[in-house]
Amino acid sequence: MQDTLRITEVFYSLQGETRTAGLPTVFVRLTGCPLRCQYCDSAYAFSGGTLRTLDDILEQVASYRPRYVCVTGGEPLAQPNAIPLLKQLCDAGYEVSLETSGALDISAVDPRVSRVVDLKTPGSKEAHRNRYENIELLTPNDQVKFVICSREDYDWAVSKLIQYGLDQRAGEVLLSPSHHDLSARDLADWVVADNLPVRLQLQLHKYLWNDEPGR
Ligand SMILES: C[S@@+](CC[C@H](N)C(=O)[O-])C[C@H]1O[C@@H](n2cnc3c(N)ncnc32)[C@H](O)[C@@H]1O
Ligand SMILES: Nc1nc2[nH]cc(C(=O)O)c2c(=O)[nH]1
Ligand code: SF4
Ligand SMILES: [Mg+2]
Repeated sequence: MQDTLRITEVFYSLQGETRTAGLPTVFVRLTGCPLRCQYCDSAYAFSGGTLRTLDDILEQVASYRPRYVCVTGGEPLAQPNAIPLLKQLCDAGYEVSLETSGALDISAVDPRVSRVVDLKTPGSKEAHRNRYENIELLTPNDQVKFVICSREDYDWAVSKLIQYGLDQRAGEVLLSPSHHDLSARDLADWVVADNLPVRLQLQLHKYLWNDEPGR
């Protein structure tokens, strides 16, 4: 029996988030997530999907001739075979990123992967799932993200930024407004007023293509 993963979709688009925003990227979206963030824009990946072999996934990725590959979900690390998938994508020469909720151990992820670790805020309703041990493992190749739902979430994120010195550990600290919960302008004004060492990120794909799956 070959190694398999349950996959919702593989598609080629522009990266909408993180430090490679705007760059053509292949997305591999793994099915299933143990969390239920109240704002989740990818709930269609909670169930269903197709069982696919690693070779089959790698072949489809290669067909787009990408430089960047983003593994997302769902929660990718909830499937054990996400670890060999990430390694094999790196071995194939792609620049690989992983979007993860931060609720699961990130230590086995190939160090060539840029791990984008979302610290879940109180407004997500899943903050109790944060695995703070992950913070010790962050390197300048990694990114930390806060999705901000309110001013209270913003203040909470600032306190975690200071408490853990996140800008000294990770290559990027990203603050993103929760789409439909908070205006990007409010968040931008707060970041400027506080002169924070963070990057504001908007979900570019939502401005370009709304919330369509596969974009
Ligand atoms: C759909 S999740 C998949 C990966 C992983 N489960 C996680 O939460 O990081 C990818 C990213 O989209 C963010 N996201 C989901 N819904 C969002 C929304 N409504 N507004 C802004 N970001 C959102 C998540 O917080 C996460 O950083
Ligand atoms: N274009 C585009 N960029 C993205 N970056 C992260 C995504 C995700 O759903 O994790 C995503 C997505 O769904 N689409
Ligand atoms: S962890 Fe990610 S995929 Fe899971 S519910 Fe939260 S945002 Fe959605
Ligand atoms: Mg998305």
